[in-house]
Amino acid sequence: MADTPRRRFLIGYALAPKKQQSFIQPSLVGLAADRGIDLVPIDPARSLADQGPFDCILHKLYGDDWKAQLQEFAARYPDVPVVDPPHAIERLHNRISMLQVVSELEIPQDQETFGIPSQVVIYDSGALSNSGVVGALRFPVIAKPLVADGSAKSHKMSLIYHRDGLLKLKPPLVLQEFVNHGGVIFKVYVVGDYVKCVKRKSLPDVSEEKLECTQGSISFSQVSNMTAQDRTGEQYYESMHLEEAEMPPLRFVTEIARGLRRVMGLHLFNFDVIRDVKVGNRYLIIDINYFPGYAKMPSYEKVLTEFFWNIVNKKKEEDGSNPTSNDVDNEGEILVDDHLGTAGEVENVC
Ligand SMILES: Nc1ncnc2c1ncn2[C@@H]1O[C@H](COP(=O)(O)OP(=O)(O)OP(=O)(O)O)[C@@H](O)[C@H]1O
Ligand SMILES: O=P(O)(O)O[C@H]1[C@H](O)[C@@H](O)[C@H](OP(=O)(O)O)[C@@H](OP(=O)(O)O)[C@H]1O
Ligand SMILES: [Mg+2]
Ligand SMILES: [Mg+2]
Repeated sequence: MADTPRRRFLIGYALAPKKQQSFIQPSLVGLAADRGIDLVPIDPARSLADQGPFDCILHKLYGDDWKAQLQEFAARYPDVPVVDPPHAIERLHNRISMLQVVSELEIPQDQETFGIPSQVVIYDSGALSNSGVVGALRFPVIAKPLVADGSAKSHKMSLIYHRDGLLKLKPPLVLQEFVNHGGVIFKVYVVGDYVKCVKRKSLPDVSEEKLECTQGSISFSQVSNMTAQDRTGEQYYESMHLEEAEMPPLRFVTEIARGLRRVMGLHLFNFDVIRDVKVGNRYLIIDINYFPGYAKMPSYEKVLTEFFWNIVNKKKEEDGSNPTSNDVDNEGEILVDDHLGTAGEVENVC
């Protein structure tokens, strides 16, 4: 007797051209197709509700028109998951509301503690010279645009050594205390239940001596995204031994990831964590990004395909309350998956 053909699923994606180029790799499309999932582009210029029918919508587009499209689609197809809902993503477009979620986490802080650096929001230039507003900050500080909407401008930052360096800044922005962290940042990628922590190079520490003798400020953009080529000739990066940096405990990172996921109602994001060199076991969350550059994550095709499969099959997601259903490897990743192994088993994907 001939086998019944396996049902195929259609996931429509709506991504900006650069994102589409980096994320929709033939290796991902091929692997998903092998599991019966076809990834197809959505034309945002046409009515979304008239395209498909889709089993899931995957998107990283903004704007009122697109939101209206998603609303109309959701009204017509209430059972089709939209990854992720615009209102949940929007919380990450403002660097204050983005980090407020950290204070909403209910995670016991025993051996390790976590939080965010001290920060103030500045809406107008007058506040930059107002001691009442900036007086409590310890320098150096990082000035970050308040808006984090994915534009090049929203990534432009400066490291300010002294109060007079604030005066040329253009609000609205967030002034955040720079925390010495040994020049290493941990990026924690979350894909549904899956959590992967990787190390990247960051800004070097600022010593008391350097602070004393440095004037003005330094501008930078997406430091942890710099390639080895960008850094050629820079003594600091050449002398850094990233591989020697100790990873944060994975249980801890995973608990934070799960907590953030629950509070934010998002499936796809990453967050940046630094370890305070003064305290050692204190971790600070400094940034949360929606739908980050997953193609930089090892075996991203496998992880994302598994995620898609779970979504279209409406698999009940792990709530993380049963620690025996998960396990951890030393590379900083957790995979809860009953397709790759038997229930409760763990498989490393790299
Ligand atoms: N409070 C801080 N203390 C020390 N270093 C920091 C702090 N905030 C940011 N940095 C450094 O500046 C970099 C950029 O900051 P942040 O991650 O907030 O910007 P971003 O443009 O949103 O980054 P991404 O490209 O991850 O979206 C960080 O990767 C880290 O190296
Ligand atoms: O430009 P916006 O929409 O903000 O998104 C960026 C994120 O902010 C970054 O965090 C991504 O880089 P990482 O995946 O290295 O964090 C970065 O990854 P990419 O440059 O590989 O796409 C972007 O996703
Ligand atoms: Mg960042
Ligand atoms: Mg960011």
